[in-house]
Amino acid sequence: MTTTLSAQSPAVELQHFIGGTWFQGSGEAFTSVNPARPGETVAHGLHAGAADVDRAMAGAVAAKHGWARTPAHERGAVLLRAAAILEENAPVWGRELAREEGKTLAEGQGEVLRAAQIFRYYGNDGDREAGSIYSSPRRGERILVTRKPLGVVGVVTPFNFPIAIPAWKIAPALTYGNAVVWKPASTVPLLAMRLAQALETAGLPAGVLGLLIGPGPVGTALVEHPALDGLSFTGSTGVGRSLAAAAASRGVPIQAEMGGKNAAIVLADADLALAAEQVMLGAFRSSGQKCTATSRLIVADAVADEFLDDLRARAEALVVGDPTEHATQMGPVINDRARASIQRGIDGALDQGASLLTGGVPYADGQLNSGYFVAPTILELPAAAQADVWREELFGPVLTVRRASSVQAAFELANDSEFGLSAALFTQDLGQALEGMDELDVGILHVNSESAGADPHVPFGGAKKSGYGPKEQGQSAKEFYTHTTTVYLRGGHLPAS
Ligand SMILES: NC(=O)C1=CN([C@@H]2O[C@H](COP(=O)(O)OP(=O)(O)OC[C@H]3O[C@@H](n4cnc5c(N)ncnc54)[C@H](OP(=O)(O)O)[C@@H]3O)[C@@H](O)[C@H]2O)C=CC1
Ligand SMILES: O=C(O)CCC(=O)C(=O)O
Repeated sequence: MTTTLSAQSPAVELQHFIGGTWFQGSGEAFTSVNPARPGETVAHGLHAGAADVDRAMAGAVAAKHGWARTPAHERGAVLLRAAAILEENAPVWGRELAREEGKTLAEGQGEVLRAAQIFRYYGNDGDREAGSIYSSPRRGERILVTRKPLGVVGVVTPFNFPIAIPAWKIAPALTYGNAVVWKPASTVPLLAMRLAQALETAGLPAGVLGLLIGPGPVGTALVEHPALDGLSFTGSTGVGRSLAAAAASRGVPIQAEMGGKNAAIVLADADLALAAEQVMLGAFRSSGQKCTATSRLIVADAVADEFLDDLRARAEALVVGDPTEHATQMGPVINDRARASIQRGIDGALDQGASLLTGGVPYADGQLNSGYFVAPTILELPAAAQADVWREELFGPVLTVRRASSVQAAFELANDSEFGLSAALFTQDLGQALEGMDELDVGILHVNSESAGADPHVPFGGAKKSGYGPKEQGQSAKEFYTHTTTVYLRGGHLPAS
């Protein structure tokens, strides 16, 4: 299917997908707006209510057995068709994403294509291995370890990747035979509807995917539902921990990907131009609203002045503006609440001894003031300063710098966080790269590339308090979305001695 977007882009009416049919919600009226032009409504509808949660769960329960028994190859074929639909619609849906979330057109269209790539990867996984076989200590017996889906899985997703994060939860859940009930972030519902439309058009049987658009309590109702067999969450630490507690109290398996305070470490021998380019992308792409974004920079004393001059010049050259315009390199943050909390974080850092290298001041007039824009900001902390901005995630385009007198001191500063999602290490010395692999306590380490970015075939998730439960993607997704049955298999006759 292909949808088109007129120049006027009228607001889209949102519906919920329950039992294979589109419904208006039974909850309150709501709109999603363009964060670059908050007066512009992108989509509108009625939130899901408690009765809708029950209906979506009932639809998923009714569908789960049939889907689980559908051959993996057929399940995969649905995902592959959905991937093709996403590819076909990437220009239009990517633009809608940019309007609703605020990332640039290139990033929005890239994200829809990334979702397609994820659906392709998992679509083909149906044809890969489906278990393992072991020898037995007993004659005439083999031991098989087979995999079965969990059943009905809840998926709760954040605003910052409206289609890629849902894709990397929903695609593996479906390919391994689960039914899914999904609550996306209520700020970006349009792209959620697009993904559900792609799966419907691809031929997903009724009930196998439920989509419920609504605020936090819809997610709470989902996790508290007695029919839920598993939950995959990405979002803030506070919400993730409360959902993990609720799931654990009922014995429901959960994976939760939460906060990050990711460091880039630039050692004295690094290619400084490469490092400056990558740190700039890591800190400011998607307006810093990635859990893997670079929000801390540790730079070797010996090269700090030269490096920071270059980085500041690059930050100041970024074109900030309407994300749907081709020239724009950085758009707004998601809403006014986020803008205000980021500004509070910057002001607090200045009160606690940080100096401002660039940005940091609200835009005074024009569209950048009326939209939810925050200037690319770089703060530097003196050696002894204790500042909240070093520890707390602002989830915006703010980079905090410290200088390090040695490689060991740089690694210690990088590990000085309760989070451990990702890091970026810049060096041309293989020995120091290997040392960094051992020393840096993170789930994802990029050597000589920015701290964000992830491929679907390898584990994604954090160390320390960034994540809870099994990681996502790659083999880890299969581990989470299935359980094993160990089969002691003998023929029905006495074994030959
Ligand atoms: N580690 C990772 O992979 C990632 C982590 N994040 C983290 O997420 C945060 C930003 O994303 P954001 O969307 O604001 O995160 P939130 O935690 O606010 O929201 C995530 C999802 O949870 C829902 N939700 C909110 N409150 C509840 C509740 N009480 N019960 C059940 N569900 C609830 C939200 O709904 P609604 O939108 O309607 O409020 C949304 O769908 C950042 O702190 C960032 O670190 C973000 C992306 C990736
Ligand atoms: O680094 C990436 O591309 C993915 C980041 C992510 O999952 C997130 O920010 O939510």
